[in-house]
Amino acid sequence: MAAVKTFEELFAELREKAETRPEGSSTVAALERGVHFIGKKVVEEAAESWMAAEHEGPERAAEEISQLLYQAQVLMIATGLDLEDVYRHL
Ligand SMILES: N=c1c2ncn([C@@H]3O[C@H](COP(=O)(O)OP(=O)(O)OP(=O)(O)O)[C@@H](O)[C@H]3O)c2ncn1[C@@H]1O[C@H](COP(=O)(O)O)[C@@H](O)[C@H]1O
Repeated sequence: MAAVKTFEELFAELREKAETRPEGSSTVAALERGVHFIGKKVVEEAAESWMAAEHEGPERAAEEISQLLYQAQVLMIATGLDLEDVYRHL
């Protein structure tokens, strides 16, 4: 099975992008647009996850949920939150 990226690994990668600001990073572009833009992406991916789960099957749902998790992480970084700040509420 191909190597998979975990939630924690993705967060570490995104935080590094936020610090180093490499050219061509879609994460950096989203951070530059700000919380309002990122918040809308979270809502969009949440809706697409719901629709995929209800109408398009598990494979498509997995794809959309992965994007929802990504956008949630970008929102956390834009808000200055660490994983522990969120985990504390689980
Ligand atoms: N997992 C993701 C990821 N998921 C979604 N996205 C971005 O989120 C945006 C989604 O916006 P859109 O809604 O326009 O996407 P879409 O094409 O309409 O897709 P659908 O939702 O309609 O299926 C796109 O710009 C995607 O590139 C992601 N961008 C980056 N990552 C990972 O984040 C890491 C850093 O990426 P960069 O910052 O681009 O270097 C890498 O590991 C990437 O694989």
